[in-house]
Amino acid sequence: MLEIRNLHFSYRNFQALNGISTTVGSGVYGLLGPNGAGKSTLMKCIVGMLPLQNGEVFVNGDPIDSANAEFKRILGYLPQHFEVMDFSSVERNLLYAAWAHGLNRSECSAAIAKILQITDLADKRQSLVRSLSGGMRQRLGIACALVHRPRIALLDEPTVGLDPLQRAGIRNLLAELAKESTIIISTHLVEDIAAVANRVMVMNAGQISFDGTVDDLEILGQKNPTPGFNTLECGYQAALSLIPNHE
Ligand SMILES: Nc1ncnc2c1ncn2[C@@H]1O[C@H](COP(=O)(O)OP(=O)(O)OP(=O)(O)O)[C@@H](O)[C@H]1O
Repeated sequence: MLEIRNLHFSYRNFQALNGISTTVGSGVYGLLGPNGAGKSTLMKCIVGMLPLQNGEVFVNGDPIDSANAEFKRILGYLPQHFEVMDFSSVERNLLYAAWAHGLNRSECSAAIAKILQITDLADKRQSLVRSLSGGMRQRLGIACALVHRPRIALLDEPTVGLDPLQRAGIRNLLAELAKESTIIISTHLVEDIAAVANRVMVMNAGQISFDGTVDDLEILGQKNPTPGFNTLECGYQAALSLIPNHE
């Protein structure tokens, strides 16, 4: 269980997060919003890459502390622009990720075998990362974020740059992983949310303008139809304008 209370964050004098509060349980949670909405900033604050300036984040009732080894095992994070070691093998990258998340030597080999199987990379185990396709590299990034089976995983734009078939593959993968973890994905693609998320939070200008189920967003879309758009798209557009000071 992840709880965020009244989170604010400013880059110098630009306010990127303006009072975010929500509680996230199990399943896939979609963070939907246009470019610049604050999705990446929110994820970075949750995982401790950015300091909490104002507000609080709790995991299972405990305040988040990124320096605490226990949190390294609880959290998994795929940044929007992630780094992997291009001149090393897939397996070596996963070994490094597993070690960085606090797995010991005896735990690593089973964890790596399992995530290779889930991400459909088992036959690439010994391949150099630079030889992988874009979709495989993206799956490796996800595998590195999830190798230690975190209870809470934050994936920033996991389907970006992928073709429709690859996106469908990643969405299936996330649905599989969500059986035992909380998965938060950020995206600006409504179709990603429709396919995989149980709940959706729409962000705009550093605020949450909608927090509910995909069905709730669909109902909002039915009440605000726009010719040429499907009901979820209409719900998303309507949700964006629910912020009081939205221009
Ligand atoms: N290091 C930074 N310094 C100053 N402003 C920043 C910095 N990083 C982000 N911002 C600004 O903060 C706002 C929120 O950015 P953020 O990357 O969190 O949005 P986002 O919803 O993830 O967008 P995108 O989908 O484009 O990644 C944007 O206006 C962005 O320009």
